[in-house]
Amino acid sequence: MWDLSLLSAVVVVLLVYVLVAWHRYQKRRARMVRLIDRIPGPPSLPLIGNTIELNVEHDELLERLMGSTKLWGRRVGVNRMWNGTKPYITVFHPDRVEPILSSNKHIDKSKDYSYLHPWLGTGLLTSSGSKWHSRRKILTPAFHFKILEDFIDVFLEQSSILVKKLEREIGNEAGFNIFPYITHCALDVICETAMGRQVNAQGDSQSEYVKAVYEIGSIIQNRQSKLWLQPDWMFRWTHMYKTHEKCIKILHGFSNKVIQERKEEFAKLREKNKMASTVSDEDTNTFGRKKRLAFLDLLIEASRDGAVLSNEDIREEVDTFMFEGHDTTSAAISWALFLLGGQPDIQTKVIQEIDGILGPGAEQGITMKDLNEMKYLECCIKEALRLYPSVPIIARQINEDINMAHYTVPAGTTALIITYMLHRNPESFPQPEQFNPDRFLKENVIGRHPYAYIPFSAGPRNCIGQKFALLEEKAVIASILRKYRVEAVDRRENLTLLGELILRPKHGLRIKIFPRSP
Ligand code: HEM
Repeated sequence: MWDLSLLSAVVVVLLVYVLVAWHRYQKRRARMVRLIDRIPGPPSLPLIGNTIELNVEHDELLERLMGSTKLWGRRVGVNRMWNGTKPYITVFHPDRVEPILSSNKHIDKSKDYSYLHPWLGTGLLTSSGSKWHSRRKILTPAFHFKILEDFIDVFLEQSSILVKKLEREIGNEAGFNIFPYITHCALDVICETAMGRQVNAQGDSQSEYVKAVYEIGSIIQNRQSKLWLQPDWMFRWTHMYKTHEKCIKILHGFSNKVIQERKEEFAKLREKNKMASTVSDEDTNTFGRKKRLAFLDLLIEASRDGAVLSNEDIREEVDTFMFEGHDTTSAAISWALFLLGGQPDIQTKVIQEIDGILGPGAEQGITMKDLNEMKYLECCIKEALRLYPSVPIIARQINEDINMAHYTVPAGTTALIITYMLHRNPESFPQPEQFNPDRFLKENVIGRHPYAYIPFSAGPRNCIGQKFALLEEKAVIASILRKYRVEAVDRRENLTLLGELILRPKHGLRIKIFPRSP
């Protein structure tokens, strides 16, 4: 009898608890829906929201997002839509971007990044909270200019292989797609700087590792844009899953092997007292060539034999650099060359600058100081990143209500910052479609909104590799333009853009090259 009344009491308490929780959830949800629906946006259907409009192929997604944005939220610079029952805002005005990116509260990545987790774990790009804070602190010194200086040789070695490979395209009247050439070069650069290993993508693009990097990138992009591939249990039923798992095995296998080998080398060297525990003794000859410290070595040092970072932690970060550090730079270099190829007058100015610094026809190497002096080339690179930002959309989770224009964006919303549109705001960049590097001359930057131009994102979660990227871009472009003039074959207005993780032209970027007369 007593047991029965106790049971009823427990059931009643549980029921009350569930009802209260449900009521609270409904109240919160109703508030969220009310607030989101006040923001301008296309009409949406119950439960599925705007899913049908958004569920399109890669080559349409960016156009769709921008089309809807132009139609509905142009004036205020913020637009809403429903992806199923999940609220999204798109943001494309500097005043609206600032409260999101400048804040320490909204530093978590959106769910869309979770498809990267099987490969990258929760490394710097994908982690959140205290893990992100501590990793950022550990990794920041790895991008010190002294360390970057050591990488210049890698940039130049790989660039000279590229320049040699391009010889075969001299006289190719139809033009050729520059993208794969640059991508392989950037992959070799990042592999050597991140892991201290050569994958020789420029020599053998069929290598298992190189193929796995491309295959997994394409699968991740498919998952991001196709609703039915998103739940893990559904993805497991697809043919892609098998390929995905195979790629993960290859990629992790390679990183694990390199980490293990590198740790053993470290231990041996330490034993022999040939290597101090600081980064200053890097002249040791470990691989039969002058040894440079890779990011991996710095991570191994920072790991304190596993006390601070485990092998898996190290792998997360090395894989993150591999992912984030090659596609972004290769897109940026390819777009810059293509744009220079479309404006011979601007290209001539760049060549004059390069020749002025290095001496015309001179064969001597390029130093960090030379690269730092290439100011006009830097303006061209920045302008190319404005028109074609390698990362066209940055996604963030809004963790606390934000007031934006006359609206409140409730916590729980996903914000998509459309860099591609932000960079075309005529208030910040008059005649936005024009490729005009002078916009980035010192005197012309004064007074520009600090969030009007953000190819590397901005605020606490900006790109840790931006200085590395700029140096690499300069080294590769300067090496090419020392030998060749480039001419664009494709026309900008005919290109189809894929707004994926990285902004790519669907059918590549065709250029022609001509040897420069000595
Ligand atoms: C032109 C080249 C590059 C561009 C345009 C670029 C752009 C960006 C952007 C927009 C973000 C923010 C992403 C987001 O919030 O979703 C980011 C983050 C990041 N980038 Fe880059 N990146 C470039 C090159 C590199 C390189 C060369 C490396 C490494 C060697 C690198 C490593 C990272 C990492 C680790 C993060 C995450 C930082 C954090 O969350 O604390 N990036 N990058």
